[in-house]
Amino acid sequence: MARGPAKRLLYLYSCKQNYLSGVRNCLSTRFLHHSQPSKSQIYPFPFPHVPKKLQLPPPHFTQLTKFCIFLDFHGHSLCTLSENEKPVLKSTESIQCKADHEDMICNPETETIVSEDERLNFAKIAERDPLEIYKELKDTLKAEKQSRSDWDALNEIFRCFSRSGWASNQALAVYIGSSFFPTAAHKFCSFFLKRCKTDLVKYLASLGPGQEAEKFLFPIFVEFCMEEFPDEIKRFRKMVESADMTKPHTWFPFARAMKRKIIYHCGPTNSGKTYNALQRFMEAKKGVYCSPLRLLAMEVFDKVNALGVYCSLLTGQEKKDFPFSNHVACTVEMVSTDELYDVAVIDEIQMMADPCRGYAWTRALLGLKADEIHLCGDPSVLNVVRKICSDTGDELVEQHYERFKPLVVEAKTFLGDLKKVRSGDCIVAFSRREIFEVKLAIEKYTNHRCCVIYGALPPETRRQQAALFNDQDNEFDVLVASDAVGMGLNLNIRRIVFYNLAKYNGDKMVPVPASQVKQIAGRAGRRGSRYPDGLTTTLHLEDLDYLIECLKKPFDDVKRVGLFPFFEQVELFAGQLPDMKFSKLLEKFGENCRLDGSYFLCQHLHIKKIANMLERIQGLSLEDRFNFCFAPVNIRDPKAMYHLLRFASSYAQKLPVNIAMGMPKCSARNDSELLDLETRHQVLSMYLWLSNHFEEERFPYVKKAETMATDIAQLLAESLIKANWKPESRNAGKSKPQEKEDGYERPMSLIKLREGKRHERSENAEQLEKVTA
Ligand SMILES: Nc1ncnc2c1ncn2[C@@H]1O[C@H](COP(=O)(O)OP(=O)(O)OP(=O)(O)O)[C@@H](O)[C@H]1O
Ligand SMILES: [Mg+2]
Repeated sequence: MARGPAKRLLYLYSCKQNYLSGVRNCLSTRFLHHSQPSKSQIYPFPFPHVPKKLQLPPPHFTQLTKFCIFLDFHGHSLCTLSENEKPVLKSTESIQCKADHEDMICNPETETIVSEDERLNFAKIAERDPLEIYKELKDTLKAEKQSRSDWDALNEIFRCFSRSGWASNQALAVYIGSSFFPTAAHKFCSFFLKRCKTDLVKYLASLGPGQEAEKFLFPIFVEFCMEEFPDEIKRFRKMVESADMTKPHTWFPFARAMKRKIIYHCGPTNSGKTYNALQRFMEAKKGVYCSPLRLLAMEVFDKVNALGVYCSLLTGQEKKDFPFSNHVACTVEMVSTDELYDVAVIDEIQMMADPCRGYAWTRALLGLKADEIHLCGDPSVLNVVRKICSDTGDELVEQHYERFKPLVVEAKTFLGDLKKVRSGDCIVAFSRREIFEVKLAIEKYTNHRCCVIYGALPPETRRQQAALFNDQDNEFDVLVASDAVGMGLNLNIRRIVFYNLAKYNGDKMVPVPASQVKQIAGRAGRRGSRYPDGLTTTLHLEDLDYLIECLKKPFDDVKRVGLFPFFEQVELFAGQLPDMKFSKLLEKFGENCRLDGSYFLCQHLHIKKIANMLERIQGLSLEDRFNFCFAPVNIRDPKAMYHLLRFASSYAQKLPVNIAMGMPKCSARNDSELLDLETRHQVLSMYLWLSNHFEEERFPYVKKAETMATDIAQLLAESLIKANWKPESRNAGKSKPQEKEDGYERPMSLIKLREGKRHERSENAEQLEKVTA
């Protein structure tokens, strides 16, 4: 350990307080190690036990009730010493020790100051082989007597060591788990204290609590653990190895054995990425298209079949096998990594970075056995894809795209007035409640009729609404939608109007991320549509700046993409922790898995919540539990959760799983009936999903479920056409928009609140601002 000469020394007036020596050692060590300490090196000092308010700022003397510390913060030292000099107080007037404390103050002359000999000795100790120190400790029968202050310092050092995040983290590298680390550290402490020699103690005391002492102790600790806890280490090692996710490209040996060519169609929305990839897909002898949504898979399935290329459809819920087809359109989660393809398309590849679903895209990219893989997406994951391709050895070709026509921002906005809505507008709101409020207001105060698209609607209903909106020959000329329109759908939208630019993230309202704003705004003015020139604006003037900011913002450069273990990995991991409950097992896996810098473990809160609910069901295998956890269910909908529990119980009891749900007779007459239809459809969808993921014979009512689902989708479509009721408020606490006599007003812009500093825009700023999305 390099040491500078002790030109300046901290002089410390101390008392016999237990913690004082620790404090002193911290200070003196830092000071001794730097001949000319800079302010940042010595301030703030770590006074772990001294109340903050008593830690006076420099350059004052700090007088505490129990002891006095005299510090030199600015180079104007209280005691300036050259090497080997003894400390001499320059000024004593400032020492305001109260009489009642004087008896506790040591004579400075007797205080230990590190001598040159001692420092040389310390340097030797610092260089010693940890194994040798460990052996010496082991062979020592009794600790040597130490001074009170050194003893206290040592205790403090070990207290810090056993709580050290650094040490606990380092210990993982030698397979000492974080839950076992405190126990191991505690045992190491007793071992050390019972055997330590004075020179070692003095050296540690000179380092004081903190990382230096930890770095010195750690290798000795490792030697101790290797000998004392071989079984724990072995067990933990096996567990960690079974949760090793550091080389995901090695998981797919067959794909690695292939010479794959990856073509990255990289560009903004509406630039022809998917179109070009699909051309290659259709030309291929055998192809697969991986979609981010069921809806888009259905769209490609229809489009490709209409063009004369036989194509099947595979989603979690449906399998439509087209006879003699060599092409398949599927959702990305369903793609097979066993099948061989000539061409594969992975659409919306930037979803690799999605915190929950990202793993499905990563798996497809790593595992697909295709000679040619076309990735379509924005540039945010381009760098990660480059890195992955260099790991896999695949050839990467980049094709960059520009938007067909720039997106134009209308600077005048709606100025809060929904009556400004025009044919071909799509109003985007981020909650179901707002969607219905907007629809209600537009239909009440204008002659326009609205179609709606939001996530809770079945894909069939969303498609039906999209078709209704795209079709010229009806009165439905306005679309009100959630961010569910953001991906891939080709709609005849002239203008995207953001009702607001904040959404609920499950906890609080947050601004909509720029990437999502771009994606949604990009729905306006698609090539080949009735409105090839896209416009976008906001309802409120206050949101406009944020919209422009988002559209101008360059794409993020994503550093890490999602991963999730396969069942086989979880099973292997479970082997190390027998009898552990499944939800706990997942938690443990998350704690112990190792990832390299290009990956993160996808969030599994949703999975854990289902795992918890299913915990009390007996008779489910680990694999059953794992599969049930991926069932598509809205975990915030108690009715849907109840049905999932019921399905799992019947399955566990080896009974045929019943739908046990009635069919409504007519379309919804109010919002609660509409909500009920949505939930029923989701339950049926879940039944169909389960039937495709478990033995089919255990789910004998698939046909019935399909019929019911189609009928409910139809009822939902009918309900939406006549829906003119106020939405049910699921969140009583949320502020509601107020209606004015002559119109409709939305609540205050959240973006405005967030960006209070933004300057006011003049109302007559009517010039159009061109921004390329
Ligand atoms: N070369 C082309 N000839 C005819 N139509 C095209 C061509 N390229 C693209 N299009 C049409 O332009 C529209 C937008 O193209 P596409 O869906 O491929 O864009 P994208 O870049 O994938 O957009 P997004 O990011 O929104 O998915 C589609 O309707 C598509 O059919
Ligand atoms: Mg696309």
